[in-house]
Amino acid sequence: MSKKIGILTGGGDCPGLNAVIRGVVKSAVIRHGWEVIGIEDGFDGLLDINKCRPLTLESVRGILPRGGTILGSTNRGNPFLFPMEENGRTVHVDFSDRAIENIRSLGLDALITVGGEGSLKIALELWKRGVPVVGVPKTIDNDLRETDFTFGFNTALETATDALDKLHTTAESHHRVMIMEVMGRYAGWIALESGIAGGADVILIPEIPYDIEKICQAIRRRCERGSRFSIIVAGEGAFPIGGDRLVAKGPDERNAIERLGGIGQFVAHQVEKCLEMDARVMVLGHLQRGGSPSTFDRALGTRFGTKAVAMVAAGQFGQMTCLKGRTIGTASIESATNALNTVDPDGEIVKAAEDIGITLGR
Ligand SMILES: Nc1ncnc2c1ncn2[C@@H]1O[C@H](COP(=O)(O)OP(=O)(O)OP(=O)(O)O)[C@@H](O)[C@H]1O
Ligand SMILES: O=P(O)(O)OC[C@H]1O[C@](O)(CO)[C@@H](O)[C@@H]1O
Ligand SMILES: [Mg+2]
Repeated sequence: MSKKIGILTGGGDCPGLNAVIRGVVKSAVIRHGWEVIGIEDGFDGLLDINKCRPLTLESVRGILPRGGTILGSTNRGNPFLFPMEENGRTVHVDFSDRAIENIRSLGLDALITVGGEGSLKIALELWKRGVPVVGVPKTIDNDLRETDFTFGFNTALETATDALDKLHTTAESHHRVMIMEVMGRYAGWIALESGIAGGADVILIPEIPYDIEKICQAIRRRCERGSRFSIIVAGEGAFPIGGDRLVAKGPDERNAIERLGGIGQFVAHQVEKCLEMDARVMVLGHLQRGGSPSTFDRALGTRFGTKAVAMVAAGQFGQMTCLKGRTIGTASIESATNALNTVDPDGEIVKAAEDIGITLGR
């Protein structure tokens, strides 16, 4: 039976989103002869029927190597808590009925939601209200459960590792401590894995509060051995023992969640205070969300896209695609999003880092 499926991309963008969209459209059209409707700007597009357009084979031609998402995204839109201006202030209104009405009036048989834990939680709420939802786990943070990897993470790692290689030469020339601040609000995956791959000397992650003394000792030991420079990678959510995450901008009416930032500068200041060395900071920022997806993310995104379509065909709703080992499978959205996938401070990857002398500040 012919079907019409909707697809939206929600949350922060990442490389590989277009690979998923292309995978969905190509398999829906080629394998099943179905129609696909692209919904613009995440869940916001569900509130405005003019933001929904057919996606054809022509629409997805050439998008595989492109970063970002041809559908647009937002990490603010939530139809259950939609921000509206009322008498000069922002109020949050539940527009989920309108979203569900639009899904029905578009004649959608399923809604594929590509997003991180925030977007997938919204998808889950819609599913509980009767919308046939299939999820695809996306995020550079790799903080979703029930999948070994989210797509986007691998490309972010490549970018961060490349940046570390470049920082090494200037750190060495100037005998400096170079600190690179990377993303990952509550999970230190990017810091940990790029730090290992890029030869960092110190890695700071939100899961392990750090002791500045331990960091300074490690840098001193390196100097004594003749390495008069050090490289520190700090996840944006890292914080000292007894301290708190550094907030660049607190929550406001437009952003429910605070913007993190500043840990790099904070550590630089602490290091300069306890060592006779110059420290410099590089905030990698949104560079790690951009660029062409890696081979891994192109393949994973494509496989997730085709699996999502297969799940629609099989009626597996309230579920998302996942990668376990080398195999693509399905997992419950509820269990993937009810807690974050964070780094195990006693796990194998942290141990590998410490075994080769990397300091995690403990
Ligand atoms: N626990 C939650 N329950 C319901 N909605 C949430 C929750 N957390 C976030 N949201 C909403 O989901 C939307 C997207 O969330 P968020 O910005 O975290 O993106 P995401 O999909 O998780 O992707 P990423 O974190 O990788 O950017 C935002 O509108 C946010 O308000
Ligand atoms: O693009 P924004 O709104 O600054 O969001 C940044 C956040 O989004 C992410 O890139 C993805 O969740 C986080 O790592 C980061 O904290
Ligand atoms: Mg999120």
